[in-house]
Amino acid sequence: MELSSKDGGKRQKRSVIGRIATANLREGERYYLKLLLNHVRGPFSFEDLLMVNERDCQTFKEAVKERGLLESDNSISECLREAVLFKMPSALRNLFATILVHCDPTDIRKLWDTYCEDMSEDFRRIHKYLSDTQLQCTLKSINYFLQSMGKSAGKYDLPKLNQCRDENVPTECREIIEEKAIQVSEEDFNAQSKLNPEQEQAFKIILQRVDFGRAGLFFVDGPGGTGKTFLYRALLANVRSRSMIALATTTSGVAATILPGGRTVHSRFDIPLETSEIIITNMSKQSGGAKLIRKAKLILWDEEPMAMRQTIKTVDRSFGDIMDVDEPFGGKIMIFGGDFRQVLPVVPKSTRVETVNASLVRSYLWPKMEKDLTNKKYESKDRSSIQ
Ligand SMILES: Nc1ncnc2c1ncn2[C@@H]1O[C@H](COP(=O)(O)OP(=O)(O)OP(=O)(O)O)[C@@H](O)[C@H]1O
Repeated sequence: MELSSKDGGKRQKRSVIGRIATANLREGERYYLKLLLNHVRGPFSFEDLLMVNERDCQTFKEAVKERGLLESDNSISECLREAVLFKMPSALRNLFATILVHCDPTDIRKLWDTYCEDMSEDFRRIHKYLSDTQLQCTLKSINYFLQSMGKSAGKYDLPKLNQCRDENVPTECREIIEEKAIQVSEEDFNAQSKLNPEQEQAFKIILQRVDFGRAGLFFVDGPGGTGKTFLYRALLANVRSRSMIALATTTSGVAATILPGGRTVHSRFDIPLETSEIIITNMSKQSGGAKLIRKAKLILWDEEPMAMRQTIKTVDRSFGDIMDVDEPFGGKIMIFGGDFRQVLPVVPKSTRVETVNASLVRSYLWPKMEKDLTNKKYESKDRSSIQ
């Protein structure tokens, strides 16, 4: 059928130029070719595109540069130049790392050469006459920021990073430093001595696993107001006060504010919003988040019944990958908690059965969880029963 135009006449047939496929900057020459095609009018051949100001460029990237089309690098440079005026060198290095990861600058070495001096100002003061140490400290510090974003300096066109031992450069990633900096309040620390018999029993069983370094999957169940949060706080305080890492996560943001150092699972484990059978979290094995998980002695997930079964599976699969251990959650000690009587996962327009099917109780992980902690026997460190 021939469509007619608004004035009722027949539509004129014209030659149509097809849509140009998109190209990402990481695709290299293909991206620059696309950039040229978008800007150069009426080229007859690839050679036409490579010819700029009567100069025969060897690559499309060179031609793009020659035509001054690399606007983004100019704006990145502008951004760093502005930041130099008011940012401390460490913040500048953080910004530089963020730009490398998220802005895909084309000429990284040029950016480095331009701002290296500003980024190393603090190290130049500390290591006055040791130019190589200044350079290595700056690179190491940038690498530290890159690592927390799952990248490393070796992947970029930067000077080679050698071993550099300097107390002014953090050796651990940001996530671990932040977690270790969480203060244990006196109230939480004293909660250990106020636990009721059920809480105390669960407390001992979980800590026993921590001390033995054995895997554990626990579910702390109980109606609202029965003291689950009280138990979590005591556990977190105990582990953290012994300079170990205990992660506090929850399904909802509100619950995360109740726990010291609490974060939502989506934020802490970088869980994609759409989870499916094949998806794992967005945490790479080299990221700071993955390092934190490897170091964590105990991971708490409160309000778990609100989470979708698929989300839990995604985290399970991701932990297995990060830990390289073929056990649930990579063999970590996981404490899930919540109350199925309160809120279940939100499944739009679902029936009661569908909602239950989307929850943890229908997961392959549910039977593997230790639930009735109060009826268990607690073993002392020499593994003899004390109850
Ligand atoms: N062993 C205890 N000693 C003193 N107070 C306690 C103890 N256990 C719980 N509480 C207090 O009881 C109240 C309810 O406890 P908590 O908030 O831990 O319950 P919850 O099971 O987490 O509730 P919800 O499921 O609604 O979050 C709190 O004020 C808490 O301080």
